[in-house]
Amino acid sequence: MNPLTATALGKRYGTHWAVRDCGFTIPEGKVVALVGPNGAGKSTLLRMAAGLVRPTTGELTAFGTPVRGRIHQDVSFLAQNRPLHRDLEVRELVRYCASMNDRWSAERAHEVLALQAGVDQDAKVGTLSAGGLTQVAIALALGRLPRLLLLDEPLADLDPLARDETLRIIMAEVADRGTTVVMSSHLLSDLREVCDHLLLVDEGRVQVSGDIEEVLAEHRILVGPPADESAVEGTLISATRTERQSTLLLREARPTPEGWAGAEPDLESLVMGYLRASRERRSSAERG
Ligand SMILES: Nc1ncnc2c1ncn2[C@@H]1O[C@H](COP(=O)(O)OP(=O)(O)OP(=O)(O)O)[C@@H](O)[C@H]1O
Repeated sequence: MNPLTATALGKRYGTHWAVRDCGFTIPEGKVVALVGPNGAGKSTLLRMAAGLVRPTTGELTAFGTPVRGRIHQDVSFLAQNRPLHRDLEVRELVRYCASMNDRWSAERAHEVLALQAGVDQDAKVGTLSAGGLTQVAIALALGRLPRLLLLDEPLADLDPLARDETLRIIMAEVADRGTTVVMSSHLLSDLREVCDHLLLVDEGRVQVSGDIEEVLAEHRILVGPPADESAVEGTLISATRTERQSTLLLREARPTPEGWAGAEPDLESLVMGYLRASRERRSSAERG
């Protein structure tokens, strides 16, 4: 059973579609990088998957069950604003979560907290730094013993050491428990370390969805002479052109034409290419 499937999914706020006509499937055991420019619809997608926001159109299913206004029992969600009880101590908060939910494991939450060097369990939640809040929220999310973990920008507030700890915790969670993870982030090099599946969204639509290795293999970066692109075949995603050379990101590129150098992109250059294309589309729409 797939942990998450979206069909013709859309969310409109007023006249603005935050997510539109989205279809994708997240296979079990994958670690998914959810990427896209600011305002692309990543948080809205995750919030719909967690049952916090109701879709305007279409449907999401978690483990085959439609998500309708409440989170599936096997799903855990780390919200971007980390909403936690600020007047409790960390230790009390873990006890409180365990008392509210039969399946919740205080032991697992403490295990994760112990792996995070910076977290003082006697501190009041309200006194924690943004990074500390994230670390506690991750421990609580894992205390729920999820089969699907949805993380909205889990790395954004963390210093490099805490980021490394968190990535290790996520990798161990996947290796030891087979948990499926969907994490949004702008930190592409960190995502590359842990993710094996890509969901790239832009203006509310899915642009690319699939196994990262397969997606990269479908694309080519070509570098060549600026004036002559006539020999280049494939779907052009984006281009940067200088007086000296053109650098093109192509999908389904044919063999590299003479005079050009071709290579498979890495995740960073692939995503950057799509983001650049998105920005260009937006500015040409604004210019009319
Ligand atoms: N509650 C809301 N009311 C009105 N508009 C909203 C609301 N939530 C999101 N939006 C709009 O929907 C669009 C998608 O927002 P969303 O937060 O999902 O994007 P995002 O990809 O997570 O962005 P970021 O990377 O900046 O966090 C944006 O244009 C945003 O302004």
